[in-house]
Amino acid sequence: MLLSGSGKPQFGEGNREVGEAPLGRPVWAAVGGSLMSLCLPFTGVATMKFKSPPVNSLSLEFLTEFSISLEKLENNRACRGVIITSTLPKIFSSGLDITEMCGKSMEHYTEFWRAVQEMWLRLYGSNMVTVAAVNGSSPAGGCLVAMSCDYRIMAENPKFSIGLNEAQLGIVAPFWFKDTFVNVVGHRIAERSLQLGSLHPAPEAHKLGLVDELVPEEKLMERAAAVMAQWLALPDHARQLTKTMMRKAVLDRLVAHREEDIKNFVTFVSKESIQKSLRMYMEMLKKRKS
Ligand SMILES: CCCCCC/C=C\CC(=O)SCCNC(=O)CCNC(=O)[C@H](O)C(C)(C)COP(=O)(O)OP(=O)(O)OC[C@H]1O[C@@H](n2cnc3c(N)ncnc32)[C@H](O)[C@@H]1OP(=O)(O)O
Repeated sequence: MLLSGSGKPQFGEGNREVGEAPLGRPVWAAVGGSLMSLCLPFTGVATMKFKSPPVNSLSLEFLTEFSISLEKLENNRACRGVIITSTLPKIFSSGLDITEMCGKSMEHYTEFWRAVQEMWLRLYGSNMVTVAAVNGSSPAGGCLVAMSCDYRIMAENPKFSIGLNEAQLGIVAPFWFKDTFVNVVGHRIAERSLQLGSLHPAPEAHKLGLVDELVPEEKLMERAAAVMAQWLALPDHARQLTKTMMRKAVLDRLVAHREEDIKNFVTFVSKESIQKSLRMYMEMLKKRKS
């Protein structure tokens, strides 16, 4: 892990911290974390690229690096926005790392779930403008990451899908996944899509409002930068207060029930029936491959 939670920015050879140069002048900076790359040029818009092969699954290590990266950017006055995308072809993120939820101890499940919560609280509650450039499939936790951003642009490839498919795995999306979903697509679409565990191909996701626009894959980053410029044209304080007003109730709900939510997750995931469902799902993924 090359990022650290606090401390002075370093300006040296190799991996550098995102920070400000002496005299407060913003610098171009790159942080070469192992699971995502992060760069902040003079424009004040960072690009975060997931790079955790084979499928950018959200492991404990990934989630920790993600949260620390967000914290770094949030605390950097030079950074006003972040575009989140993936370096992997065809995959934005495969969602939570299922192996983190299989055959582990209660302590591990507790730590893992706290890290999932932390990532979401930071991303959904970010003061920065957050744009997801969804350049591949994005099931479950991957969909949560995209939905937690202010704006989603997806590559228009119908082979790429996005959605909260937890029900297909025999698990239940927690209330704050559901709340985030409802805030994006509305109650009726969320209700149907969640119960069916639907993964929506990009054109359908656009029709449902799960993603805001579709563009050809090669235009994705260019369009994300244009959208970012549009959002950043407004005064930060007005936009930030408005964002807080829109998201606060949902964020506060998790903050108020955080420990209870962890307890629920640990109890649920420790059940033999759930372990069996998760193992079968992993088997199915492997079989589908061969
Ligand atoms: C109160 C309880 C609450 C619980 C709430 C839990 C909330 C959220 C749950 C989740 O986020 S669960 C994760 C859901 N994700 C999925 O269902 C996606 C599953 N994966 C896929 O559909 C495909 O892998 C893909 C992402 C479309 C990519 O397809 P591709 O053909 O490119 O790659 P594969 O061959 O299928 O996979 C490569 C390799 O990665 C392993 N893998 C895939 N996804 C995951 C994952 N989410 N976690 C861990 N490992 C994953 C897959 O098994 C393959 O492994 P190997 O066979 O190469 O060992």
